[in-house]
Amino acid sequence: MREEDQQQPSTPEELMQELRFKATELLLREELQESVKVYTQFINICQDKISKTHQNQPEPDHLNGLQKSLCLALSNRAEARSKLRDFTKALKDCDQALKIESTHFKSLVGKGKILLGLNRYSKALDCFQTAILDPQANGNLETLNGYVQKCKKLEFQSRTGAFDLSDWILSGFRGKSPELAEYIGPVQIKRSELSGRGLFATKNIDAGTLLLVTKAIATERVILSSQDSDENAQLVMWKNFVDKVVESATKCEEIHRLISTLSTGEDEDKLEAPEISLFRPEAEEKGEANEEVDKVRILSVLDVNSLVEDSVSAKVLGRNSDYYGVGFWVLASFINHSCNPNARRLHVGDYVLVHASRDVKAGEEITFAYFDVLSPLSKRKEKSKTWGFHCICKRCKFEEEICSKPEMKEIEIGLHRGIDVGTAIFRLEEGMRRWMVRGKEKGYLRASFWAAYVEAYGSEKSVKRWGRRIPAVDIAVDSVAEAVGCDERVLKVFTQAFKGNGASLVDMEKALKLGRGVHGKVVKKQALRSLLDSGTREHRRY
Ligand SMILES: C[S@@+](CC[C@H](N)C(=O)[O-])C[C@H]1O[C@@H](n2cnc3c(N)ncnc32)[C@H](O)[C@@H]1O
Repeated sequence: MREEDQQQPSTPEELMQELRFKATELLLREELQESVKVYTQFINICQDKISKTHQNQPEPDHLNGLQKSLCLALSNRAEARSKLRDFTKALKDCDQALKIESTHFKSLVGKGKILLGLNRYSKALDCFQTAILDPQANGNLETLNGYVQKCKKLEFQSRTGAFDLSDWILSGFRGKSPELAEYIGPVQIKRSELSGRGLFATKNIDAGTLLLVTKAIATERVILSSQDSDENAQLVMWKNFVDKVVESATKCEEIHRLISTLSTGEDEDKLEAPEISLFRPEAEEKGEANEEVDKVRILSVLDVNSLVEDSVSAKVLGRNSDYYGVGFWVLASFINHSCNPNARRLHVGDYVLVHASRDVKAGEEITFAYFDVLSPLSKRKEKSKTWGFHCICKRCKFEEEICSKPEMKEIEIGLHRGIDVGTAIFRLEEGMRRWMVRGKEKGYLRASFWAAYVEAYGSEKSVKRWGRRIPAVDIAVDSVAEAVGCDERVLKVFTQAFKGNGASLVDMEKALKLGRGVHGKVVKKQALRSLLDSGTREHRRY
């Protein structure tokens, strides 16, 4: 049939009927953008008619019918917008629909799902609990109860930080990664001596304590295959990643506002330290933010703040080992780097969990490693340069002075040329005695040459040859873990050694403490024991 042959609607009622029919069909066919457009036409006409009906003599039945149609259209447009991930507008539609009919079933369930996706658990719970009272809930009781339980669980996690990933980890990450709540632990944002703002502990905490759990604004992952395609694949990945972040900021005022608090790397010391409450999932929205999204600024923000998932200071749980991933987590972006970090991060799906990797005092800055800190100063300097900053942490300041000594240079060059690792360690330990290096500073230097310690402790020949002239494993491990936090490689040296010698209760407790520093308290004691056991079985050599 030609277009001109199609019958045009003759009355406004017919036009509305046709628009409603078309919009619903488009929604069912998942042609979402078009569906939103047609619903918008319908909604505008409907609102216009309602206001005219109000002005003229209102006929209650007619007005009621219009209100009902408007309510349903708003609810359906919310569904389309929510599928398009345009959550701010979808929420507004639900609210408008609920203003017309405060217990409208579809709008309540739709709003609940959107709020749940935005991690606003108690508000989502209110919606599902009201919806469950509606007669329409009868056919969907199981699903609705499922939502209610989920909201309750996530609200509890988000309030208490009581996360338990033991079963999932022990099952070898079988199935989908667990759903997590966002959580903010005992931390606040303040000015940092390192640069700009940083995250700080508000009380004394012990190794493994969870500090925050936050969901990514966007993540992007690729499977890398051959060398040639890697660069290309990474470029495509980066472009997709940037597009996702820009889209999120464009669609969600709240995300846009949060991103605007982050550093672009310029004039960091002039930036304000925002209240941590701004980042709580249940934070009140602060009205309209009509500023245009500045893509160039977002690019700079991502340059400074996005995190690579496979960095050594991170542990990605349950992933395919071939992929390479990048992500952007707003609250974690306030965490500065330090070469003597006290925190680590775990990646679970789109969430990042940050926990203390050693005991931390109230007021201490929370830092994690942006790059490998079990490496010498020269290597770390190269790495921080590629990150675009000069690291001014305590450890770097200390090592800058001590590493200028000729003896230190000789040790580094010697190791590079392949001298015996035991000799290098012996010289380093002797040097530390002569230079009166004490406490944490010993740990800093041992961490710088950790690869040599690992090799020495891993070779029976070396252990026999050097005996007491190099420190015992537990002394080296303790000092490194205390200085730069625990790390899988440090833990492995310890568990291998104590397994070999038969574990005492003290060794076992120490291994568990180190394990909590590596994996965080999200893995419970029994599960941690199994992890430590399987770790020692898997790796006979370091
Ligand atoms: C992810 S942001 C960290 C938060 C940032 N300080 C702020 O105020 O928003 C990363 C930026 O912080 C600065 N930074 C982080 N760790 C540093 C360190 N150890 N020494 C010097 N600058 C550091 C660098 O400018 C880096 O580009």
